Amino acid sequence: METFIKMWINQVFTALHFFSVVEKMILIFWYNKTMRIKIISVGKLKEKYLKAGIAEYVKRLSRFGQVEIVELADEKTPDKASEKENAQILSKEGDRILAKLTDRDFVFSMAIEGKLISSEELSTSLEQAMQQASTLVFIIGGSLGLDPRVKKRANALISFGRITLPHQLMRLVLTEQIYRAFMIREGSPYHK
Ligand SMILES: C[S@@+](CC[C@H](N)C(=O)[O-])C[C@H]1O[C@@H](n2cnc3c(N)ncnc32)[C@H](O)[C@@H]1O
Repeated sequence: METFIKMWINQVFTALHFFSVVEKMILIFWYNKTMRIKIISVGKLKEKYLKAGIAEYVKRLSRFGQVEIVELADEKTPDKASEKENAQILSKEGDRILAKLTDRDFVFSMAIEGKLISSEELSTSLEQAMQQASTLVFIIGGSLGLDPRVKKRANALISFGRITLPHQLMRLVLTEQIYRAFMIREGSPYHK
């Protein structure tokens, strides 16, 4: 009798494990079909070594959804531009960014002065964002940063520290951090 109960419990646990694996597979499949990760970046990506790194993380990320990088033209910034000129440049770049957004997007704007977050907190933010929207948009500004309207539109204004990263390098850091956030969510040993 005892052996029978043990076998029965064993079978129940095996079935539960099987269903949780199937559930995970269905969820991953569903996210793949529906989730969109869009990175909007102002300025051209020129460096070969950065292109290779970004391509690698975009490839890895494609398991979690459709990844799209939208590269927008930046404005020429004269060395001794006045505040007014800088504001005009930011506004033109801001128009281009805002034209790429829809009301349904969940927008993360990247800004040095934004909220400082850890990789774990980014993972939690992504999780919450995915419950609200099927398109997550991350925005990286140009050499002058982001237009105030783009910061205002953001659902989250995020900082990776008070250091200034060049926009090209920021693209690589961001793609890695998004990938890491998904790995944290999966409980993967990638994140230690
Ligand atoms: C060269 S930085 C712009 C610097 C500009 N003076 C400013 O204060 O925003 C280009 C873009 O990279 C992103 N970025 C750079 N460093 C960052 C950081 N530490 N945290 C978050 N975003 C950052 C921002 O989107 C920024 O607009």
